[in-house]
Amino acid sequence: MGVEVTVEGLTKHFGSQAIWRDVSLTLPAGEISVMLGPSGTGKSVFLKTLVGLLKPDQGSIWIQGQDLTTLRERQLYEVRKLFGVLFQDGALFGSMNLFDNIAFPLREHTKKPESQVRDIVMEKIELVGLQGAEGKLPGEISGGMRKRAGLARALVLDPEILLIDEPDSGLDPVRTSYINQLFIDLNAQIDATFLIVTHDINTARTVPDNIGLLYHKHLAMFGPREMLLSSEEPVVRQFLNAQTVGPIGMSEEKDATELAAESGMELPPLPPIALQLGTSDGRPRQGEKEPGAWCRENGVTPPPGSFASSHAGVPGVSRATGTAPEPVGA
Ligand SMILES: Nc1ncnc2c1ncn2[C@@H]1O[C@H](COP(=O)(O)OP(=O)(O)OP(=O)(O)O)[C@@H](O)[C@H]1O
Repeated sequence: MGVEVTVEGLTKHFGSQAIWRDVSLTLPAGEISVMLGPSGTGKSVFLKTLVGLLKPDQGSIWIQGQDLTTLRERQLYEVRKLFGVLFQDGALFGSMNLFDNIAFPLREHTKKPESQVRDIVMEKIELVGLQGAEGKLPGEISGGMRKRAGLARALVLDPEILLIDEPDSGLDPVRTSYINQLFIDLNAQIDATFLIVTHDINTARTVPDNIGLLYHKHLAMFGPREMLLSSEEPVVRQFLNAQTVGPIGMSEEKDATELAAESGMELPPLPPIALQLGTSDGRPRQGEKEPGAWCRENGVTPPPGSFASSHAGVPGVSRATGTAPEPVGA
């Protein structure tokens, strides 16, 4: 379950402003991928392009043998049914209660009888932990609950691909951890392909199977979580470790003088790679890999202390794994 999405040579401009050029990547079926990047690098534009809301200037988006960028509106409408999208603010209708908000796509896009709509809506409400809140208006609940309601709505048509734009925006760290856990549990349950756009480094370090980084109008890197977390590539290293030393400046790329001033500066060592967040009931996920597997298969020595159980308390450490694997590279 879940479908693969392959992007080839995707380029997008708004007028003369280039957003990104030549983006190529594959979102593996059923896996969770995260897209990172400084503000304004076009992460939201990327999500909207994937779902066909924006047209790229060049390139292809392959899903189930069809290139989305060449489809007519009618065919695109059909392919769009594969997607569920959770927009940044939940995009709920303020005058509708949560039940009606969540039921909206079912009533719009299907001819299901109300009894069936009710069953599906209540099932999704339970899935996101909002039982009892279905009669409330969006303005009467917290930001975290609104995100959950938006997620339930994104799920009612049983998507194969779930696109999630900054789920942590406006949430405190504890609520962010809860919603991250929900994504992991949900991924295990529905096996859809997830793409999450986030600024939250802890989310990026502990939730996904794959990480991508958009920077300076291109895709700097995309690959398995362990590949990016062990990478010495300056942009990737700077971004994933939230450092000021590196090529990324306050508003754009640093210039030659700024970079020269940093030459010889010693960077702190790469932090250990934490265990990936596990499901809360211990059930395995389709995209789950053994901790350290990518590093071993690729002859990469992970930072000392990686995948160690002594990182209990580090957000994202699996609660379900029970016994942690032997630390690698310690
Ligand atoms: N419909 C549009 N028309 C013209 N320009 C747009 C449009 N949508 C986005 N842009 C521009 O594209 C650029 C990228 O915007 P986008 O919202 O995708 O960035 P982002 O990486 O998601 O940023 P943030 O992390 O701050 O949310 C911005 O300069 C934005 O102004």
